[in-house]
Amino acid sequence: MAIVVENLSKNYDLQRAVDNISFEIKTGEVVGFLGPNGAGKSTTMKMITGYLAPTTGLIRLDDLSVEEDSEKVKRRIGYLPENNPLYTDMAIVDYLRFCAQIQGVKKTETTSKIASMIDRCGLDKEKHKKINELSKGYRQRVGLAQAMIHDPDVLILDEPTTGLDPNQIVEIRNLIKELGKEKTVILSSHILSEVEATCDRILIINKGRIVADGTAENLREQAKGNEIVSIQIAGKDGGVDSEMAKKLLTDLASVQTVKIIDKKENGFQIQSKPDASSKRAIFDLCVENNWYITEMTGDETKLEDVFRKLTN
Ligand SMILES: Nc1ncnc2c1ncn2[C@@H]1O[C@H](COP(=O)(O)OP(=O)(O)OP(=O)(O)O)[C@@H](O)[C@H]1O
Repeated sequence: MAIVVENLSKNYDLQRAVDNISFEIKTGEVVGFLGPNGAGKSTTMKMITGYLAPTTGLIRLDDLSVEEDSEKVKRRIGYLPENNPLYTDMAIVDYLRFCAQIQGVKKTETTSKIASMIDRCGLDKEKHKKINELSKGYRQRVGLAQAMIHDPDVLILDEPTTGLDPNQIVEIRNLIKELGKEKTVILSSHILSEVEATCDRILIINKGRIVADGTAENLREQAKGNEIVSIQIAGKDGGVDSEMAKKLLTDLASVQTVKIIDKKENGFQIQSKPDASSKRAIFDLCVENNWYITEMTGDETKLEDVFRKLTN
């Protein structure tokens, strides 16, 4: 099921939490909303689920309008809200039965649906426990199970791994990836590695606006600046005059700037001109001057840098 969002905004009194955003998500895509605290991720998700009315804008799931066909839309969406609210005094099976009832699952199918969710979400070992006897990771699995009990086409997961330990995070991620094979999934997070590991595509949201949209690779590529190379050199018969080396490096045709980063060890950071690479010219220069390159590293654009640049 595809999702289309057009010119969506949400105001809370005077504050604009979501500011005229538009995007499309194709059937079967796993998309991550990434953004700092207060960016508008949860508000956008609540509007897609129909839980919150937009101030302006339209949301469609295939040919259904979230506003006009809200009952039909709710049957097709599974939602794991932030903080995963659960009835903690209930046993897992009873809670899932209750959720199935609310979601209109046929009585004759409820028992098999619960069994399938318990299996799918790895709850078998714990299924006789009350929710308040479960660890956080298992509670999160119950949250996912309730979101899927009516077999929705779309899953909306608001910060699904918050508060989990690293092992639980990997388990929930794998589960989401499995689910993503057959459903359209939107998940939110403010953790980069999280969306990178789970999602086909990332929407970076900041101050209620979409500031970037693409695969992790696309985003890195878009943010890529000029080539930056760090080197360390040593002279054949002793030291190197670092000021002279800096001048010779700066004179190379492809080089824009050279910084001495370690005078004692002859460390330099060399930035090339746009679209140019200086690695070969640096190598040739060192050979000409009888210098050994003892270290050469390229500085890769990290997704963290992209995120910081776009949301700072
Ligand atoms: N019910 C509300 N009433 C008033 N303001 C709200 C309400 N809910 C959210 N906001 C405000 O709207 C903005 C966006 O909040 P939202 O919860 O959508 O952000 P978020 O990206 O999900 O943040 P987080 O990662 O911290 O959960 C914030 O400034 C928040 O304070």
